[in-house]
Amino acid sequence: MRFPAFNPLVPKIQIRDLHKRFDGAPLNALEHIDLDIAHNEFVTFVGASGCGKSTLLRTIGGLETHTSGELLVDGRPVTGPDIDRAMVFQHYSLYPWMTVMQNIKFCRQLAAHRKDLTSANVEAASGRADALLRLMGLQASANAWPNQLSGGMQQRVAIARALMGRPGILLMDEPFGALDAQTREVMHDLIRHVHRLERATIVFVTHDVEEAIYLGGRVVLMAPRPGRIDTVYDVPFGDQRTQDLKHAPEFLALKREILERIRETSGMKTDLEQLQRLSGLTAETV
Ligand SMILES: Nc1ncnc2c1ncn2[C@@H]1O[C@H](COP(=O)(O)OP(=O)(O)OP(=O)(O)O)[C@@H](O)[C@H]1O
Repeated sequence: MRFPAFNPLVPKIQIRDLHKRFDGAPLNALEHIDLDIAHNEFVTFVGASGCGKSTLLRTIGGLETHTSGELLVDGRPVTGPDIDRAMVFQHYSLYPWMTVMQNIKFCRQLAAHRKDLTSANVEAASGRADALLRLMGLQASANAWPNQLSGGMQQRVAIARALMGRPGILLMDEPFGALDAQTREVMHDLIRHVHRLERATIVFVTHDVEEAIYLGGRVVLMAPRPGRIDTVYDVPFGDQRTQDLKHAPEFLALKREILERIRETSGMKTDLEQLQRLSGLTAETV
């Protein structure tokens, strides 16, 4: 079958009425998921624990199959993992026996072997690896071992490794979840810079609403039991964002709105109200 070449009018990712039920589960992990994600979009996913964020990301990555519905990337059905869809997880999963540079080049070398390794593509891969090292500010650590690096640096290596094959889609599952607050801020600006430079479509799962708004052009809020899309928020803060934005009244208002909705969809609000009733407190007194 022949597939169309790149067409900016066709969304990069198309999800139509997608359902996923794990074997033996009483409820769908994903139900009626409908979403288009454009080329070069940065979309973030938030929602209460268990609402299916990771399952959806893994399904887009081809690591999970769906039960029904349609999932297309570049107009083609997803049937498994592909080098065009790179994943970055919370745990850096670097190879401890390889240096930083070897880690970054490793997957590219595997791919090159599949396509008859030539000196030209080895050279191109080396140039790309050097450029990514610079982009990630890791030049001084090229020959370091992963255990000699901080968590933030290890995650930068993992991102560089994911970018090595020039993926059209970068799928990120709470990639900064294990980092301290200051390192996360640095990573936020770094990943936005990477997005502008590499022009990949980024799908990013997080628990952190502030992170979701700061990074995303859209924030998709999912709800649990069954896992579904509740609300899609357009983030109206343009492309040039600095950390100060996180303190702007409009930013804080959107954050409050999303947090409130997460509480409502997760049942946490009802739990809180019950707790207040039991303890004789009202919303006004706490
Ligand atoms: N391999 C699996 N087998 C069976 N059920 C699973 C499996 N993976 C996930 N689930 C279930 O699917 C639902 C969605 O899980 P998922 O991990 O995608 O949610 P999540 O929103 O990413 O949660 P969290 O924010 O806690 O990581 C949950 O009810 C979970 O228990």
